[in-house]
Amino acid sequence: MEALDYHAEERRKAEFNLDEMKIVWAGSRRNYELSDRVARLVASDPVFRKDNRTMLTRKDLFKDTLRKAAHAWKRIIDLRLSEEEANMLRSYVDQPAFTDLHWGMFIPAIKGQGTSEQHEKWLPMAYKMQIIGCYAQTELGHGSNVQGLETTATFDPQTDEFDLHSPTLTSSKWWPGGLGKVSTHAVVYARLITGGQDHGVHGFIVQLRGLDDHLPLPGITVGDIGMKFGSGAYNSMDNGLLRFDHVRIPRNQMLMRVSQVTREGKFVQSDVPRQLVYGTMVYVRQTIVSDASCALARAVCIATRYSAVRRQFGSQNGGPEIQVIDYKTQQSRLFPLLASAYAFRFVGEWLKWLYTDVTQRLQANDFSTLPEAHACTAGLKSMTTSVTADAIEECRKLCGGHGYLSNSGLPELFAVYIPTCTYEGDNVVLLLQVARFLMKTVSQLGSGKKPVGTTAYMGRAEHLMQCRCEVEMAQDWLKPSTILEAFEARAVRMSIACAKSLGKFSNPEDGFAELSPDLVEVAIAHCQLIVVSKFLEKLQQDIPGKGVKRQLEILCNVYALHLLHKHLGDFVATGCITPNQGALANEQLRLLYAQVRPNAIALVDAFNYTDHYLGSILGCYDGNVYQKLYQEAWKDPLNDTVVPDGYLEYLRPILKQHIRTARL
Ligand SMILES: CCCCCCCC/C=C\CCCCCCCCCC(=O)SCCNC(=O)CCNC(=O)[C@H](O)C(C)(C)COP(=O)(O)OP(=O)(O)OC[C@H]1O[C@@H](n2cnc3c(N)ncnc32)[C@H](O)[C@@H]1OP(=O)(O)O
Ligand SMILES: Cc1cc2nc3c(=O)[nH]c(=O)nc-3n(C[C@H](O)[C@H](O)[C@H](O)COP(=O)(O)OP(=O)(O)OC[C@H]3O[C@@H](n4cnc5c(N)ncnc54)[C@H](O)[C@@H]3O)c2cc1C
Repeated sequence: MEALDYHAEERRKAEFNLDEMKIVWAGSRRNYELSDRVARLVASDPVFRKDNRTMLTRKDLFKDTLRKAAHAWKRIIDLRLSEEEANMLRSYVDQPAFTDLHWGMFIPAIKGQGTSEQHEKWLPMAYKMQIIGCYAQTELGHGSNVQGLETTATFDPQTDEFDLHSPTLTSSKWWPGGLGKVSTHAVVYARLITGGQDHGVHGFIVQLRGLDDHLPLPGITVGDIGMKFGSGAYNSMDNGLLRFDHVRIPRNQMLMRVSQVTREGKFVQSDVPRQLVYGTMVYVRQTIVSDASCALARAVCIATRYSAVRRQFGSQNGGPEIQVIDYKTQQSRLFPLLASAYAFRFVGEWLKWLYTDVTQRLQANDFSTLPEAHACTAGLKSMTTSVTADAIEECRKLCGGHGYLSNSGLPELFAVYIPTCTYEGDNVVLLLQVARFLMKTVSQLGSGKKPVGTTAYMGRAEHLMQCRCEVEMAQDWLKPSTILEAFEARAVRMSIACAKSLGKFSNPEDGFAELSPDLVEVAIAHCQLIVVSKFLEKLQQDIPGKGVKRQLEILCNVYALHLLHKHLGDFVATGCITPNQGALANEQLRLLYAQVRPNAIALVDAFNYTDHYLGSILGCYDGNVYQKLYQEAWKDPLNDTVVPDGYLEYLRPILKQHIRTARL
């Protein structure tokens, strides 16, 4: 007998070819097939079960994480999975683990900052997981201010070694994932000192634990920093603390691509910019942008499917009540998030290209695009994670009371996701980096140096400062060039206004500090322009499949116009559009929501998430929400007994006392 599909009618309404949309979402047919195969592999494996995760104690959760990581590694070896497939497998296992840092930061740090000899020595062991590493940068006293780190690595020419030391309490390493209980090694960031001179922060490969007994090596204090936000969630990760008491490592364990220390203790700075020490962060920020689209898509998939099942009010003549997805307020909250998921997917694809391009250039000693790559990764990491974190919470509210149940999947997704706004660079700190880059670009406008890449639009500042939006009717807002020009004009006008205000300060740094809230807004406007423009560029491509391109055009317009509506103050205050044109944009937005509506379920089906990965009763594919919620309630350990533990000690005496009091 065929299983019931509560969304069948919704799926029939779709006006586009779902299979082709799945390929667009995955990036290519090959990606789609790989990802689909790996997702099913994980979903069908009982070791990767995760429905009881939030019930586990921290210790049990951690052991479960070790078990899953070991099993994942076995599957990767047995099935001879490629690196790409292995990464997919770990992400579908969907439980933060030390392996994220080993593969995501330790290995990239050695690859990016190590010499070829260091690659030869360390990478084979790391690839085989004969050593497990983490990324130990942040300290108790400093995270954002990397130049403020206090751990020292003092070169001793007598022994040809570095002496690693934690001179103060605040110099204790604090937060690195995988450090607390697992890592045998770390890339440690410390101040390099030679001949009494401080050369700033550099990376060092340091062994922390014995490879036979897993005990900390002499001079090393290491442990977990404790429980974090939420149940389950990021508590599967052993974020750690680490102190060094004059720990000795050989000289060749300093990562020496950027600078070297010779046998005699001479510090040599190569032609490579010192910012390359920050290269791993650029890499990870780029991956975080793609991950944002996955997390956002996941929350939106849950909220959309549930909104189509849930009915409230409006029954006529005893007929069914209205599906909550048909309420305009629900649509105006949900559909922009759906559009944002697609927008972030495409900007993530583009950012991956940008990162690959900058990496190839760096290999050829061309460092010219590094500042732009830094600004783009920092800004887009900040913008996409902030939006996604807020969106997950919005999706929880869109699911009403049931969204608050753990088995909706949304509370844990929120808890596991929100630290992305902080790790890999606090989002405000990163936006200020973008603002610095923009102010520098504006200051060079008169110099004849032509802005390129994502700031190329500033080269047309003269036109953008005085252009007038030509929208007269709501449908005029559907013209890509009209949307693009409005976003460009807003970004350039906000940048130039801020630059002018900065010019009024005698000390530019004082001005920057004073105007930093405005500068953050400027950076956001610039990042939103990047996302809008990359979505529009995507639509220039040949996109096959009945109705697929049309749906993407609708989503792109929803994305752009909802931003315009949300930031109307900026657009009107800078004179880019009139209040009436703002009202027309809103009118058009409502029409677009009506076009999204029949396609909403198919648009989230295109994410191709398995029920295992979604981990949500409200978002399950078949929409059989009520029956599953009811069954699941009985599985809660509180329902193991009819009368709860503690009744005799605590409840009964109160109840009896009440009876006695009543009798008095
Ligand atoms: C339901 C369950 C679901 C489960 C789901 C599970 C899924 C899990 C899957 C995966 C998990 C993800 C795995 C990843 C986990 C990541 C863990 C996080 C790791 C970390 O957090 S590591 C630590 C990161 N730390 C930071 O990011 C620190 C932030 N600070 C900085 O980056 C810098 O210090 C700074 C940017 C703030 C700069 O400070 P400043 O002092 O001004 O800088 P200077 O050193 O003086 O340099 C200024 C100069 O350099 C330019 N610059 C700065 N950074 C860079 C760079 N990265 N690249 C290039 N250039 C850079 C800067 O613009 C200045 O240039 P200028 O002089 O103006 O031209
Ligand atoms: C779950 C998790 C995992 C992590 N994993 C790792 C890891 O594997 N390895 C590692 O090395 N680190 C790791 N970290 C640390 C992380 O990178 C830092 O916490 C992060 O970079 C933020 O730095 P901070 O904690 O010093 O924040 P702070 O800089 O102290 O931020 C506090 C507040 O001050 C504001 N602020 C700071 N500076 C400025 C400024 N210049 N202008 C305006 N406002 C400012 C911030 O916006 C924020 O509101 C992890 C953190 C978390 C939460």
